[in-house]
Amino acid sequence: MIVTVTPSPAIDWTVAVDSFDFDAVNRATKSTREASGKGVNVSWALHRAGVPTTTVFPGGGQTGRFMDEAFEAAGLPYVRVETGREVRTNITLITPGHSTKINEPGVDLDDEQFEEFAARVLDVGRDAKVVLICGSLPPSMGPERLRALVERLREHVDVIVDSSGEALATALQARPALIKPNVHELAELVQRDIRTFGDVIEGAHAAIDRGAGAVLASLGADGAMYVSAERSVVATSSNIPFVNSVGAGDALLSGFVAVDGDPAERLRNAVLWASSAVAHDSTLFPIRPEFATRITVADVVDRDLPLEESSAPLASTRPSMSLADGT
Ligand SMILES: O=P(O)(O)OC[C@@]1(O)O[C@H](CO)[C@@H](O)[C@@H]1O
Repeated sequence: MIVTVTPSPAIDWTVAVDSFDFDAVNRATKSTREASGKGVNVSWALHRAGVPTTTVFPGGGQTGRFMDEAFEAAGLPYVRVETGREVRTNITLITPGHSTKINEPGVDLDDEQFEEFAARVLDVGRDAKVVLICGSLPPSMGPERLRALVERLREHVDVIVDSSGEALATALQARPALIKPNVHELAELVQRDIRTFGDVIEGAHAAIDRGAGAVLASLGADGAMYVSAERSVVATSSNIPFVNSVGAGDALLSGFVAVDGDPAERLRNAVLWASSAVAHDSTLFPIRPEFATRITVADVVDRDLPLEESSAPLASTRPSMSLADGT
């Protein structure tokens, strides 16, 4: 059982338009509302792939009930800690070639609610295979509370943290088994520029020195890397149609934890799931097995190769990219 924890869940309201003009009426071609948040997205992906999972989150009001109904209809096990406050709504605007987000701040928990939330996480998480704590923190939770939660969980189970800024930096002190930063989050964490594959490896090693067991770095158009003390593997995909990048990092993490074994194979599955997410307009993406042949996995052989500037995720492999034969 894989347990996901989302301290700041969200209703993702995704609106697609064929074109967008400021100061004009833009007509939506599609509009959906989904029970989301980073950990929730991971559980959705695992559940759809038949991997046992439970998702834990705080929330209340009509939006809390909306989330209950979504999980109940899908048969996805969940624990919602009642807060009496509505779950935030995050907006995604999809225009051709772009996805633009506006995220509301996380909805706060009072001390008693936080204690209950932490107790439920420990209760459900202690017998899990792994616990993932994902996304931003509500203001009252604070990095110290995240660190303490990771520390208590770690007595029983491996913990993965997908967060950023001070929350991620502080959580490292509790020695999570894995972190999943993007390039900017990794650069901020280790306080250095990350421009090449070699920089990612060095940044990841700096994070490992500070407490991370390993690093799964999402690299946008350059794919993803897994870096541990012993190994650095990169995976890229090519010819993936770009529709929506929102949730691609969550898909990457889900694909990584969904399988066991060699990190290269786990990374391959991670990029397959992330590519499938990028090719779909919502965070509830179907896995596209036909993309498997478009993925290359290799130990890093060219550390000096610069990362792409493009923010389009997982959509291209440069011919210049120097990879050893896929493993
Ligand atoms: O505000 P956070 O917690 O950092 O991110 C929340 C969020 O943007 O992340 C998911 C995509 O990764 C979305 O479902 C959700 O709206």
